[in-house]
Amino acid sequence: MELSSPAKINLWLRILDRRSDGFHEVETRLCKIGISDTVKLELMGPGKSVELTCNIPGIPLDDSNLAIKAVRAFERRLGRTNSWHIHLEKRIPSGAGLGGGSSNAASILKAANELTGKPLPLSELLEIAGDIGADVPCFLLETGAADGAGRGERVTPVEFSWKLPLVLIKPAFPIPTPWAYKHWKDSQELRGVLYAPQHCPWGHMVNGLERPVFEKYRLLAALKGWLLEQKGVQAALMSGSGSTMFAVTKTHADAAALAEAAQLWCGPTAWVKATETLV
Ligand SMILES: C[C@@](CO)(OP(=O)(O)O)[C@H](O)COP(=O)(O)OP(=O)(O)OC[C@H]1O[C@@H](n2ccc(N)nc2=O)[C@H](O)[C@@H]1O
Ligand SMILES: Nc1ncnc2c1ncn2[C@@H]1O[C@H](COP(=O)(O)OP(=O)(O)O)[C@@H](O)[C@H]1O
Repeated sequence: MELSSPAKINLWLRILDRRSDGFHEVETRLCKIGISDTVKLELMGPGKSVELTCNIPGIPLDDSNLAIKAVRAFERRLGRTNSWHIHLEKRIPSGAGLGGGSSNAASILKAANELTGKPLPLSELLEIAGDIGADVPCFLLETGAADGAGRGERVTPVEFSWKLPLVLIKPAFPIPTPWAYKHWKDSQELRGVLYAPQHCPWGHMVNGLERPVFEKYRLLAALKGWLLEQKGVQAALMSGSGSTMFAVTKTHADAAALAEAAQLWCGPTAWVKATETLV
């Protein structure tokens, strides 16, 4: 069974507090976007082996891969095992704040449930997903957008009818999510950088993780300033814990032109794409 596994951006990510369990209480809107991996899951018969292949190097192929974690968690809940083969065709960059691994995990939960005759209802899949990672449950929902509360794992589907033209820019370096949250509380705002909410017709765009991330990765703060000055840009923000910055443009033509200019600004090692939010 083959599934498309889309990336997400966070249109907003408000961090409310640090909790005693080390996680942070958040309010976020996640929007699926038109960049995706392809996830293939095959049921190989009885047994308990999980074999994983991937089209690119650098993605872990052991039990730390979120796709394998998803199969194992699904089988633990079911109380029986099988042998599986997973193939990941990756196009979403890693350590990008685009939720690639989380989306793969959700695709595997859906596919494993289908291939075994749908033993688990959505409510149980959502529980398993939340235990794998805060970003996983939103990818189980059919809607293009979802609001996340708690760690981000308590999701509500959102009918979001804005097909927003976007440009995504990920410099060559990744940012580990735990690092960004760990430095949130003690971080400082840089002078001359816009952190305040950008008021748009679809909501107030803001990201509390820009503060710690921009302090260390000044290039991203400069990139945000540059994006906000470009023609047709309505708003610019970091997605999740970075390192992807995105701009919402007025038209798709603006997005195509901005993507070209951004590639020149960032250099050839940056990953740059024009796309849109999925509805
Ligand atoms: C920042 C966000 C925004 O959507 O996305 P990414 O940038 O990772 O894509 C999410 O909050 C990330 O979700 P996810 O990547 O699933 O994180 P998890 O695996 O649950 O947690 C990884 C680590 O991040 C920290 N963490 C995560 C979520 C949260 N609400 N508070 C935290 O402090 C914890 O240190 C945790 O151990
Ligand atoms: N299926 C997967 N795809 C990509 N990365 C994965 C996967 N499983 C585990 N990882 C690990 O998780 C880290 C974060 O990856 P990813 O979920 O793509 O980024 P982010 O959390 O920034 O959105 C990567 O550095 C990688 O080592």
